[in-house]
Amino acid sequence: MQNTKPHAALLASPGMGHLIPVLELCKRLVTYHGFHVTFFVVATDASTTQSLLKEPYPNINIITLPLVDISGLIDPAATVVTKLAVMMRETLPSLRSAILALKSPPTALIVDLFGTEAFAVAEEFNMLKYVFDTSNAWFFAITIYVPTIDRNLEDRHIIQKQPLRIPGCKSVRFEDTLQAYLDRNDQTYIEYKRIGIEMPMADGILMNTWEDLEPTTLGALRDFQMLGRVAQSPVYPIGPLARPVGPLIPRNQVLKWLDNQPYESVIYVSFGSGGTLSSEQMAELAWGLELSKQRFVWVVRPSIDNDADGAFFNLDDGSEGIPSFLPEGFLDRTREMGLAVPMWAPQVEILAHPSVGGFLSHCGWNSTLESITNGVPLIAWPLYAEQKMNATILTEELGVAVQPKTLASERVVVRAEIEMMVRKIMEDEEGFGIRKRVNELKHSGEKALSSKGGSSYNSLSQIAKQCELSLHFQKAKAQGA
Ligand SMILES: O=c1ccn([C@@H]2O[C@H](COP(=O)(O)OP(=O)(O)O[C@H]3O[C@H](CO)[C@@H](O)[C@H](O)[C@H]3O)[C@@H](O)[C@H]2O)c(=O)[nH]1
Repeated sequence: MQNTKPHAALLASPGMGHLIPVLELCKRLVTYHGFHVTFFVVATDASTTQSLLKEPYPNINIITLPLVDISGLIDPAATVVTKLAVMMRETLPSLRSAILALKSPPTALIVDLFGTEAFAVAEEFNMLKYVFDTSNAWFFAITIYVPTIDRNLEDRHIIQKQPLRIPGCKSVRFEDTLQAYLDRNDQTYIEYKRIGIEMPMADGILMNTWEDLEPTTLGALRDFQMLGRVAQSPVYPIGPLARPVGPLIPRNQVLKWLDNQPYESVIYVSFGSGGTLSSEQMAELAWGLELSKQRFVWVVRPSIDNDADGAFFNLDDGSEGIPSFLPEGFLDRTREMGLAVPMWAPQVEILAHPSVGGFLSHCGWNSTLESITNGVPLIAWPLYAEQKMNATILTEELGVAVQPKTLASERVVVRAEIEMMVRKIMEDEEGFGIRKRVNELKHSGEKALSSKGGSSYNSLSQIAKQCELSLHFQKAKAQGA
């Protein structure tokens, strides 16, 4: 059969924060740009990943690469970044074999930031190679810039704690900087700087942002007098790619509860796929929610300093399941006001529910986009990775979030401040302004994705054009040979 459609192979690193946006990109390539798509995922035993991949995705060929044992290659205390980097490196031989085994050779390989070493595989098979930054442009800017600066400049930022000036972009305060830079003796630092060097080697850099969200940073990345000399490759903002509401039949009990709550009256509290708090912080958060007298849905995880088995409570268990770090009687007193959900909740469906009016979030970029695309204002509670930078974008640039005076990662945020922030976004005059801005952004994101000339739609169309040209070129070469 003559292959007329371009064929893209996408590779996602483990973790819902990467898997979800790469899967959304697969869907858009198939639905709007006529691609044939193969989606490579690295096997994990995480139930969230398994249930995500169990859903039917028409015209996406999902191939699971075998789980690699990296236990002999890393320190048991290695960071998530190091683990992911090593895991993706060790996966390369099976990726190569899997590509070789495909009936039609892919035209392009698209990887997330942990997959840049797979560019060598793409080159071997004459494929175009792209990197998809599943976060924003400012995060990409610091990631590619730091490996190019000299030791003195780096010292000023990391040791003397001065802001890092990035040509043409907003400076990054030391307090907000990427965790990966903080310990030069850690493998994370080395892996992260390598990634920053490899990303610009792509034929194009896709980002989960859009022109109107980050015009200054995107401008700097295209300007050869500014950061363009480091980025080198064209940048393609293709977002906001956020998971849409799924069918969820039968309707989940959280959603049923939300059905009975007033419009925009509930604050949703969640810290992404892996975030947890200390037990002291967890107790303050519980008090803050209770004192605010606002309705809530809280996804509760074990605290980081309390790893006792069963440190979760289940609504069905009543008081039996109350973990020690929650204030005594909290569940009873808030029974009418809130739901505490153990471990995992259907986040997109919750954020899209009309009863939800606020989101206390760790500011992972997917959570951020899911909030914006549903018009929900945020309380920014960054924990790790690039989340402090995301929180700064949300509060200082976009004005769609409030955050504690001192970062939650620096000290315990006390109940009075939590109460005040929750009230602010849920019922106060300032909160109405924030809600208005987040709704404006929601519309701006919809416009960017529109197939009637939206900027993100056009960006992805350009990638499609490049792939089509490459396909024609390869065919012509094969026929001439
Ligand atoms: O109970 C839950 C918790 C999470 N999610 C989903 O899981 C994803 C989580 O992604 P994200 O909000 O980005 O958080 P992380 O999993 O922490 O994401 C990692 O990857 C992101 C994208 O690169 C980075 O921005 C983060 O800092 C990094 O920690 C989102 O789609 C959520 O909707 C649920 O559905 N239910």
